[in-house]
Amino acid sequence: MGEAPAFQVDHLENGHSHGVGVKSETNNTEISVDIGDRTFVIGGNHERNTFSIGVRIHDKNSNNWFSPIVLGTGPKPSKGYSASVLKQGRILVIKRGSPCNDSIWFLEVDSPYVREQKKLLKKEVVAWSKGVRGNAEKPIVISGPSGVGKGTLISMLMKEFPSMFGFSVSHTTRSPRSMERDGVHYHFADKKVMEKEIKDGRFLEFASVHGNLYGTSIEAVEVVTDSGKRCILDIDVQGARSVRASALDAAFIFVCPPSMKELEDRLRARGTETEEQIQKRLRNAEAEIKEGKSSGIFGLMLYNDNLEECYKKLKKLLGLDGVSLVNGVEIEGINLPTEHTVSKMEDKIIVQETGKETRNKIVLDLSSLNGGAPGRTRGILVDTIKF
Ligand SMILES: Nc1nc2c(ncn2[C@@H]2O[C@H](COP(=O)(O)OP(=O)(O)O)[C@@H](O)[C@H]2O)c(=O)[nH]1
Ligand SMILES: Nc1ncnc2c1ncn2[C@@H]1O[C@H](COP(=O)(O)OP(=O)(O)O)[C@@H](O)[C@H]1O
Repeated sequence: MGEAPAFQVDHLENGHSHGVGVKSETNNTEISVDIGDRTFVIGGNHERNTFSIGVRIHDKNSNNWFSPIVLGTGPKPSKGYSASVLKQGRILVIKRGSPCNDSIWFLEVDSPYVREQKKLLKKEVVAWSKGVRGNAEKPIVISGPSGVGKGTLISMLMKEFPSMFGFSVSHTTRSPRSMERDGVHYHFADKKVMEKEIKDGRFLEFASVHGNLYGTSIEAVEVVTDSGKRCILDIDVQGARSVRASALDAAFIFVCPPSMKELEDRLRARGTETEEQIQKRLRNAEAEIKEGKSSGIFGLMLYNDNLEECYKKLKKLLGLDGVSLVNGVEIEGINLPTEHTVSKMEDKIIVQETGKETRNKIVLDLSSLNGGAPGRTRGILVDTIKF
């Protein structure tokens, strides 16, 4: 691996950097980042906001210092920082010694959002966003043939992370199964009423599946998002296609069975359908699997052979691996070490612990970042390399 050390920053514990006179007191560490003819000094206290660290800019041409307008909620002061300049006018700022869910921040200095705000405010502007592992806030669309285990996987996720996920309760014209409750598993609807509501524009998507009408009402998704939870939609491939074309930015997961024989066995063992319904579901399954694999709708694929293994992979896809619950509080499994060096290799940031025997490396994969200031920057994938 051709690792290019890319330290573009200087720790200012000694109070100077490139001749720029910046004082830094103990426990009030600052870090400077050079971009073009400007130096951004990040850290210390914010002039007007004691809860967020400060940002100052030094213009090398005029030798002037100025304080920009800082938008968004920034990180609270920490023991120290590491930083690296990224593409799209962003600086990655790592808080040293903080848990992973609070350690990764982005300071946007020349992103489209910041440029727009500069024009509006006619002032120098920078903006913070907090880095979020995985695609934490996006709704999740799960599709796959009948009997593959979608419902089972979703139940496992909701049971383990009850405060994190909420299920989008669809409408359907099919009859309830003995264990199903109206308003919990589905809103069991009359066909004429549902068709009228679809006409009235109350549905995000709908489709005819196995001879019945199914649909996701806009309200079903809003109920979940309003409660601050991440929404899970269990819908068929046609529905996924409609969601993909809609304004809803979602993660799309397709679940495949290990074989058609196993799918048939699971459907029979579930014992919720008549023989005729099973046959219809199996006929539809072949086309669904083909479309799921080839349509380009689904960026994420899961094979549900061994249930526990598949569930683990699902959690990994959602950036939940290593998250364990202690008294209901989510604890991230990977903490960035207090003492570390940072290097950059294309879209990957490598954080290596220093001063210890252990040579663990943590890799932050930033290749699929999305979102940004003044909210959250999502899509960070975190992995560890032991050697
Ligand atoms: N398009 C769409 N499909 C849905 C919706 N709700 C459920 N489905 C899909 O309808 C199909 C049949 O669901 P269901 O009758 O619960 O049977 P099961 O998949 O065998 O458990 C599955 O593929 C579901 O993903 C919805 O709101 N919209
Ligand atoms: N990996 C697996 N191995 C064996 N049985 C499974 C597995 N995943 C799910 N099942 C079982 O298969 C049946 C169908 O699963 P279900 O979650 O209802 O599928 P879906 O919601 O995709 O229609 C259920 O009885 C479930 O317990």
